[in-house]
Amino acid sequence: MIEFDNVTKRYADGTVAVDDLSIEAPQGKITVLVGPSGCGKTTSLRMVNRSIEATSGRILVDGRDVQSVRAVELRRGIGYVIQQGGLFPHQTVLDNIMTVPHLLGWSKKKSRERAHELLQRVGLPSSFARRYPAQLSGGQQQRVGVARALAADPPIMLMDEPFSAIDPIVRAGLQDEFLRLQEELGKTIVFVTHDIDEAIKLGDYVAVLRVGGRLAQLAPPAELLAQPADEFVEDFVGRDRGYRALQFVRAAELPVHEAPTVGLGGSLADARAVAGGDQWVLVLGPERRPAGWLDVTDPAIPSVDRSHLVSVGTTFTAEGPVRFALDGALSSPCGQAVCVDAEGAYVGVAGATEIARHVSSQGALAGETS
Ligand SMILES: Nc1ncnc2c1ncn2[C@@H]1O[C@H](COP(=O)(O)OP(=O)(O)OP(=O)(O)O)[C@@H](O)[C@H]1O
Repeated sequence: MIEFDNVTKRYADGTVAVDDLSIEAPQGKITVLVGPSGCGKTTSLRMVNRSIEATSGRILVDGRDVQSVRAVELRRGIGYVIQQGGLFPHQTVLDNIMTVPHLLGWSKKKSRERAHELLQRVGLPSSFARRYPAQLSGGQQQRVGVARALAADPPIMLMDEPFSAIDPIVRAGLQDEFLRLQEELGKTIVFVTHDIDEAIKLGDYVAVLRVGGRLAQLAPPAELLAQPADEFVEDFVGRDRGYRALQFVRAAELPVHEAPTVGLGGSLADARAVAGGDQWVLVLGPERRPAGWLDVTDPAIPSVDRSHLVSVGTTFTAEGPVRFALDGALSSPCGQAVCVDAEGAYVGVAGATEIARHVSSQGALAGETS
């Protein structure tokens, strides 16, 4: 666990970057520091490994005041990842990853084996070991940065905007992999970002800071979205916080009902009969997987084949978030979201109104005012 206990940082020119900050980053969890530019996120992070010294207050790592530990020793137990990996440009990927094991006096063989194991862990081929950072994409460099920080298996990781210089699609993939890796490794992580969506996606806890380095709110993401502490946090989490909070509400109890269905390749007459006057029939493909919606009132349609189907959009499962259900209903031509089981087979449908009713009955968005 990392504890900030009334920590203040005043730089030599008088700038107060962090003001009386008290937060805890629990063991094995990801605590995200988020806030606008200049609110003291990086300063806070760097005080943990003493690359910046606090002016007053205490920072405890596993109960030990960081001031009582030699900086070099302290940093051995703390992995540090920065934007674009922060790799040494004139060293190969292998040498970059082996930096800390080398400092710790590990044998060449052991460090090399560890480096290759880590490359695999972060999803890079072993052949990359011989490359130089400039021969890698931004996303790949970032993976090497994570591998390097993990090399000596430190219990703590400090991550400063590690994914921010990367395009949105690669970035989303890296975030997913990072979460998978963390599930396996269970490190105590303090993660800095200025992006509230990243904070909500990655954080077990999110600390929102305001300029001047003051804590505005520390809460799990769902609570932050549902109950922002004040106007600043409310503005910062954004206008669509109600919708985004749906990712934390399970669809488990959402009632689903039967839709008219017909098998792919079935007859149009059957499709019209099951529709019973409705416009849309759900067409099921092999293994009862939803193939699309069919407009049976369209006289131009000759048969029940794939070329005349409208996509069902986002499907949802009972185990997944209700956000997928709502998204499915909104992207469906008939306002019905399709529920599937773990194998992707059709279970039933739910309409936007039912979903909205379910969400409000769960009280999951308590505190929602707009
Ligand atoms: N060495 C320094 N001397 C004086 N002021 C500094 C120094 N380093 C940072 N600051 C100031 O301290 C405040 C906090 O800076 P910090 O880098 O911690 O913010 P941040 O939240 O990480 O910002 P960003 O998101 O833009 O990276 C800013 O006003 C910054 O200008």
